[in-house]
Amino acid sequence: MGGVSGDQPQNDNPSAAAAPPPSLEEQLLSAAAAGDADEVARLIELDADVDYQDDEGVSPLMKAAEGGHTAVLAALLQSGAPWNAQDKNGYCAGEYAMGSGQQEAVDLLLDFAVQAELVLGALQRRMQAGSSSGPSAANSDYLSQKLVYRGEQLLDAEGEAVMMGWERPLMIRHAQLICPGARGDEHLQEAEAAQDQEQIGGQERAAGDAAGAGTEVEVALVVGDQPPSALAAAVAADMVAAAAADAAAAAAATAEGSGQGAGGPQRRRNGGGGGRVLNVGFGLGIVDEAIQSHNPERHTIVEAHPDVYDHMVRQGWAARPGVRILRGRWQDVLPELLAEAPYDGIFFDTYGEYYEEMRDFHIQLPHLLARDGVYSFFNGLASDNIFFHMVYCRLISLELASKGLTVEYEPLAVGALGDEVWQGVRSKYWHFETYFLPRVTHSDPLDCVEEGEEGAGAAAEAGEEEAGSGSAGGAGAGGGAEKEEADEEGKGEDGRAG
Ligand SMILES: C[S@@+](CC[C@H](N)C(=O)[O-])C[C@H]1O[C@@H](n2cnc3c(N)ncnc32)[C@H](O)[C@@H]1O
Repeated sequence: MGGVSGDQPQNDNPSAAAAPPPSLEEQLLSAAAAGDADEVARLIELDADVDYQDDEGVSPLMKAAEGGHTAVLAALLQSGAPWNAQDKNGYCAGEYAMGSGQQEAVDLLLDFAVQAELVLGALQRRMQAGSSSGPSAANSDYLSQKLVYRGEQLLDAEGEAVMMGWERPLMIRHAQLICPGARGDEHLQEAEAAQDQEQIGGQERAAGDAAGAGTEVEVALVVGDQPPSALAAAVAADMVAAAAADAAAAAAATAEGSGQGAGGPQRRRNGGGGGRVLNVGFGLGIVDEAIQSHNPERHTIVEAHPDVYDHMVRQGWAARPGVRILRGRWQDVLPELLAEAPYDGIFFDTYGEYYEEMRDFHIQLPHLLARDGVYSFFNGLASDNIFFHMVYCRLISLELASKGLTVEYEPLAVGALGDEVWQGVRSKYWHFETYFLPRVTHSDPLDCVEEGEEGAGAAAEAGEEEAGSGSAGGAGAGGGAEKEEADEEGKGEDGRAG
């Protein structure tokens, strides 16, 4: 007879017997992965922690996103699961959904994230209403540092890149979009292209084109080891859908007369001219050189850093015909900008400023931008996480739509930037192979006033509006961002606002 008695438990695998039962959270992870909405609801009812992340940082929300289980996603989000938690590789639930091609889950997470950020931003502004309106800590820290120009790099005292030469093609395209001189050529080219198209047989334009997102450039996004094609398809579809939705929302807002832009300034040009162009943030002057190549009538440049200003003067910018340099933070020279407005083209690209400061600038846009003008900005928010980046693109579109402005994102191939590009720079601040170049216009450009009706009048209007904006936030005409501390999430990786 063996030594095992009949009433003793059999134990062929001692280690299995020793394993504790799965915790509520582990059960939640499994149920989310399986898309078992009832079980997920039961576990949430039992107080399972929806914030749970396993040893790899994987959360129930990520698992539900990966499987495209939208009912589970909704239940988890409603119970407080953080949409922006990241696993050990830095991926969030939105990227899990994108990686597995779950477009519905991507949309759900994107909508939720944007709503959450809108509410959070409004709450933060409400809490900070009335507090100091000086520069953010990050901006004043940057402005007090000694800068170094080294070839096609502008570095701060810690070796962080303020601006780099690899951005040249982006800056050239930004300048083309905002300069009336270049826009004229482009419209001509577009008209010719449309004629060619008709001759070929008038095929329907691609969906991306219809929504205003350029489709000529191949969209290629690589984030870590996620499959690029799935990501690219999801992102492109989303950007196009977002642009179309925002355009519709903006048009509706303007039609109802609720868009602030409806009363915005229009300056009728006497045909052709190079127009008035404003650039905020000189850096290496790449965008300003590109603007100059389109012969603006007037080219205003705002620059806050004393070292950059000195560099500009050394380079002869102060003596260039038609160029006006405003030294100081844009917030501080805002009254002068409003007095000179409207501009036919505006570009915004600062450093050491975050989403809130850019938002403050956007509040002023309806008063700064001519009715038929074009605005663009360096689009570098959350430039190391494609889903967070999409959230910001969408957030900006929505916030601008509420001002009667429409945003279209044009995908521009950046390609893979090798290590050699980042040599001598402390941190790499760009991680995608595609740049989504924003083109912002008034939703209703036909609503215009004659030349001379804008400018000082618009300035007074802007001042009144901001004076009365109270806790709704925004920089007053006297200048100053309302936020002392920068929101860590609302920054470009390099600390650039856009
Ligand atoms: C990234 S660089 C601009 C690069 C530029 N687009 C180019 O093509 O070279 C940012 C510039 O904005 C300036 N800047 C930072 N904060 C500013 C502010 N609040 N107002 C105006 N300029 C600011 C910086 O000193 C820097 O020169």
